[in-house]
Amino acid sequence: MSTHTIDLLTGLNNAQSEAVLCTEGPLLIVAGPGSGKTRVVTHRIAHLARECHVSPYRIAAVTFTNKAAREMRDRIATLQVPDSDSVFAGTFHAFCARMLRRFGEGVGLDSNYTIYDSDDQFGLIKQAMQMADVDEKLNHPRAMQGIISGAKSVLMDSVGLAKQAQFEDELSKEMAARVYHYYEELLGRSNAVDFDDLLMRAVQLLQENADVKEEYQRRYHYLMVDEFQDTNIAQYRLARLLTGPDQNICVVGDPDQSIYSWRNADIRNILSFQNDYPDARVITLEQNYRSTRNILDTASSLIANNGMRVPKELTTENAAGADVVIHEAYTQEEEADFVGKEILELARRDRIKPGSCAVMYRINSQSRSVEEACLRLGIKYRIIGGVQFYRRREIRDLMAYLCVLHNPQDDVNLARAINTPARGIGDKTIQDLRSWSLSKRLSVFEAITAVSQAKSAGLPCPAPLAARAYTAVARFGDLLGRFSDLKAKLPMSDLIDLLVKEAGLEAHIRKTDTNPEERMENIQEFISLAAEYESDSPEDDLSAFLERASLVADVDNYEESEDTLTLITLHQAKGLEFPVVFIVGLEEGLLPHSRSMDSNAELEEERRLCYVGITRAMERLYLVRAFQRRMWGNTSATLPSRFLEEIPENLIRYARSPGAVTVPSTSSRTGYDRSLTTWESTAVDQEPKDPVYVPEVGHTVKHDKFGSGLVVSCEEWGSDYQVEVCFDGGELRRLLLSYARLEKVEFY
Ligand SMILES: Nc1ncnc2c1ncn2[C@@H]1O[C@H](COP(=O)(O)OP(=O)(O)OP(=O)(O)O)[C@@H](O)[C@H]1O
Ligand SMILES: [Mg+2]
Repeated sequence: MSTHTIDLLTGLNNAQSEAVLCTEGPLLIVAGPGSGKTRVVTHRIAHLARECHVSPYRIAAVTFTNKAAREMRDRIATLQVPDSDSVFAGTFHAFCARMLRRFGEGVGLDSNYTIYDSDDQFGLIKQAMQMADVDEKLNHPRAMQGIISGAKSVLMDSVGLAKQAQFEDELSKEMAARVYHYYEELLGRSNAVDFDDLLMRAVQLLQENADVKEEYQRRYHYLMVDEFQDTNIAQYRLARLLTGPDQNICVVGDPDQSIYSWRNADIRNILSFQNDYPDARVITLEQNYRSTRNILDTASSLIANNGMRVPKELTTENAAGADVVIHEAYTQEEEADFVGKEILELARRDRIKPGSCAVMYRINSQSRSVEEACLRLGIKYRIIGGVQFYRRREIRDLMAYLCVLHNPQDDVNLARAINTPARGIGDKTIQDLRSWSLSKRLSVFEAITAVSQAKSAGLPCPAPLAARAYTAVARFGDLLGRFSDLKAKLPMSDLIDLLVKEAGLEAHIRKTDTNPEERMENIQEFISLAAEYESDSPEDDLSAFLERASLVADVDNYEESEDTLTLITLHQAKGLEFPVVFIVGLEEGLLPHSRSMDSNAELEEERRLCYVGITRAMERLYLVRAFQRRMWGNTSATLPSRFLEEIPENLIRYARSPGAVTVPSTSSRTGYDRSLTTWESTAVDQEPKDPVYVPEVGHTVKHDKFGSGLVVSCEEWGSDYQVEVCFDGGELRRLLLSYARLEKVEFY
């Protein structure tokens, strides 16, 4: 070893080294957050490649999100693994997509298949419901979609689902089984798969083709699965099929961080693993290297409230660090404003750059108010797991054309392209084309081509179309024909550029959009991505580019920068770490989510989700909420999340306003603005209580913050009163009396 080589074991503790050195045979690593599980995986890969002379090409590591996969690749590269790009480090879905691209024919897929996302899927489910004669009013397509996806995640086909439905006497499942049947037919007709199929088909492929299976087992001699607690049955089966006779499979996970049971992940896989590989070595890691003691204690006290878990201790040698900060804003705008200003303050005061900070939330739509605050305050940000770049309307429109050019059988994308922009081809014409194509055993694309050929030959329309529709369809057919030819001749980026103009997409955007510049910028971005892709991998074609676009979120297209704040959902944040973490929206109904309130198991999953968020933080943690929130069109008062109450008082401090948290206070609670919250804290409650003034309708009252206003209603609210005041600025606010400290204004 040269003196410049990093010693792979120096930065590891004993248990971690043991795991790295244990290269042969099955291995299970179960350990809490920040204990170095992912570090062990990357060091193990480096150890195999560098010390055991295993070709990087024979190593695969799968994980859950694209972002985690990318971080893993980066970590491997810094460990001086020769030819580190040959290691497969990616998601299960990417792994399967690649496998099917090569061997899909074994399960009836052409190699140019399309991956449908959940929107495409939804449209197809609706179509399948019609075919199965299942009424949309009685059975929501989303519910059908959920049941079908659930069946696929346990590798069950429509026949299996029908049997199960019969056995359980479940009507909705029975319906879903029928829909499933037609849905598969539609997918097959389009030479397309959905996300669940990627896994299911890959499993099927390996199960049915012994030689493909053996080839993969030989190819990937060492398999590692990070975030194993979130694998579903199909993924676990896949991992087992990939494991060859030497059983070099290493799985790494933490049951306390299992957050995907709604996507049918099954923590029982950890138990199955020990059953399936009775000789597996089990290694636990107990030291947390990521977080300060305060953050870790906060996380531990929270998760201790879960009943269904094996208690485990995590220790750390890190310092206690700053207190965890709780802030309660009045509205979600003020919540976002607090976060933004605090981020600026951290930069100014402590030289912590926005790039070290992340804002995490339960649902995507929460990002909007934070985004707006960032724009207002001039903070650069990027969103992960939100409206992803490739999901934006203009990008999807454009991709629809590319998908069709690539896979002419793709009827879903064809239906999207045909009328974007509008070409006077109505639903009826599309329906007629579809029926005609079915009767002639043609794809819709072929039908359109036949129509346009007839038109150029001056023949009558072969399909039953009205004269105007004939012209419109023929013209569209010409366009497709021309671009099908150009596809082989032009570089991809030029092809796309030309398509945007000639298909009328640009004109369409400029004419119909309220923000055409931004949309055109996105299109430009897409073209430059295509160009970049060409120069990086000239041998890769449109197929690989489209595959990437279907699988990859926007995260991979942005340069990380120390000035860019990360906005991310709690689910997407798994496996990552940031020096500073803000979790917003800690309210009942949001975190825990209202959907989880009826079931203890679901509530515990919400708690694990909150735990995942908290344990992302290295140095500072802010837990933020708004007293009033607009959700689904309504504004209402909120209650603080029960999770806040599960955190011991001695670990936290309340922030009055951005930056104020560092002001040392004699009593930790005095800096807290009581009028803005429903959060009870014992210290404030020790203030002497004045006799309570209960406003009456028509009284004029004064509020510390909002000034004076007219009481328009006052109703009992538990042991409190809810008062609606129309403030002088004209703004109507709903307040809880005990916190609002309203004073009556007397006129003399
Ligand atoms: N022995 C060690 N010495 C110093 N730092 C370490 C050590 N082990 C891990 N770390 C650091 O601790 C942090 C957490 O490690 P890692 O991300 O591997 O944890 P994890 O167990 O995978 O966490 P999670 O469950 O959240 O995915 C990383 O910054 C890592 O570099
Ligand atoms: Mg990890």
